Amino acid sequence: TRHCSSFGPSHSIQRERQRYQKQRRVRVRLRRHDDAMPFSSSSPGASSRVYTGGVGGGYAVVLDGWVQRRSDGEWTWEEKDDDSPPSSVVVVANVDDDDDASVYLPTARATPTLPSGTFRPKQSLGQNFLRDGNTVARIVRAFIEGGGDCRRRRTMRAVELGPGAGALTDVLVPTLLGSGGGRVEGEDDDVLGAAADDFRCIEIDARSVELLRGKHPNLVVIHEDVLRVDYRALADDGEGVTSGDDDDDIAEDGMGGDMSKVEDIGRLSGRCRHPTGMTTTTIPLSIIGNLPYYITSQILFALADASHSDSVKSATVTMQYEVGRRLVASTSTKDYGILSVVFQLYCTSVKMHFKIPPTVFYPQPKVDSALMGLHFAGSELLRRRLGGVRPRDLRSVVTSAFRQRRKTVRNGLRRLATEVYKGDADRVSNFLNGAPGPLPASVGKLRDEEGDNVALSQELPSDWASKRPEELTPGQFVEIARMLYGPAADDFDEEDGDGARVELGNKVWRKLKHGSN
Ligand SMILES: C[S@@+](CC[C@H](N)C(=O)[O-])C[C@H]1O[C@@H](n2cnc3c(N)ncnc32)[C@H](O)[C@@H]1O
Repeated sequence: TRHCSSFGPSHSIQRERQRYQKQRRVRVRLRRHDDAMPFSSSSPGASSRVYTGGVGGGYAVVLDGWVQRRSDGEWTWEEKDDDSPPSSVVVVANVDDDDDASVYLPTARATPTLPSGTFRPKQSLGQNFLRDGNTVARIVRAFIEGGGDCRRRRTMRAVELGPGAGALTDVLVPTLLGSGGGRVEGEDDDVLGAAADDFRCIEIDARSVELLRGKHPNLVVIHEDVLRVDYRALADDGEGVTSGDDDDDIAEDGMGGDMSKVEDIGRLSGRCRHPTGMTTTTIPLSIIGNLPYYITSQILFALADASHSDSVKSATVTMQYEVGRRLVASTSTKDYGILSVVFQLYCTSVKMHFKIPPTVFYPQPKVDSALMGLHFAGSELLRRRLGGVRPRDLRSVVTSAFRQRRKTVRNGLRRLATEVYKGDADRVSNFLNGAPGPLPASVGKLRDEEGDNVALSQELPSDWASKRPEELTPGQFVEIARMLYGPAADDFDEEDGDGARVELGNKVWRKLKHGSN
């Protein structure tokens, strides 16, 4: 037991005690799990003791925190190195100054509240709710470990896509926003740290929105189609709603009619504003979600586009197992396709955390699922990998090649080349039979000096056009696009060859339709 030293000298115990006393306090019975996996990605070997316990069907979350002794009512700061679990704990999951991420480890085993008593799941909205607390805990843990970067929560902005009845949200709220569920106006942004707008949810189903706003009054729940969300605006602390030029992308069900949508967007602008009116800066988003599977790839492509403006840095999301396999597929496998090329090029890491069986959902889907972790490369590295090639040109090459994946690349690209060269047969033939040029300076540097995994396999073999598309690496597709289109003439900086000024575009990959990937 240690007394408040982690808060530094400027905070008196008294002041902190009052603050916690003002908050909603939850007493829980705790069970110690010696077998539980400590969270320690940044500090390997760090040990942590994990306790779990249920709170009225919800979750007991993190166990370091202020504990009121029964004997004299005195408050003490309990830390994980205390061998015996306290018999009751005030759950305070939100201790900002502690550098040990294990503080934020959610270990819930309780069953999430299902909407069965409240509303019927809609198949048309891909509503398969998580019903297993253990899976919820594993997902949130992977998010915090991999994408959340919770130790720097003041510079973290988490967004949950499709929160539904709140299986993940109910754990994320106390973990990210604190036991009070968010910021209290007028409080300093110091010890309790995270402001309420550090965690937002986007949900299309009005019934879920109402449920979640009721459960978590300080959480920003955006009633919107996830395919209309402007991630850049969210990262900039704006409203996060597109101007409506994407109407063909809007899911048809769930908005409850035009008027309610307009109303909700109106309300949203108020809700999204920072509670204190403070000016905020751009903070790349950490995305979490048990995705609606009918639009998984559109969501993923929209995230890739958002990484052009550095608006999204990571995504920890569930999806059909088959789609997850395509994201991580190696060349020359049947799963390798557009998704593999795009995300292996756009990310520094794409990982399948674990497979998820249908039984942990209600209702049960017909397919297996997987939790995937994506870390986006960001615009600077992406530009260097592209070395002057525009993403929209790459998209044309990749989609044309994979549209006819049994054909050779030469045959798959003939029509596109004819279009690009406006029917000039000589140029088409030169391209399709041409020898690849040298790698641009930016890619060569990435390969030789930095060992970048994309650049390492970017060089095209001389017989590239006789290959099948699944035999070519993401970097090799970039090189084919360069051969076909050349580097973007207007904005490619020949001098340093790093393509630093190439316009990456706003809506490039999200234009791909279902089934084309
Ligand atoms: C698979 S459920 C996940 C629910 C909840 N997170 C859970 O794990 O139990 C997908 C959620 O996404 C929501 N959803 C479906 N389509 C959406 C869209 N276009 N925009 C926003 N949310 C959507 C559904 O209403 C549903 O709540």
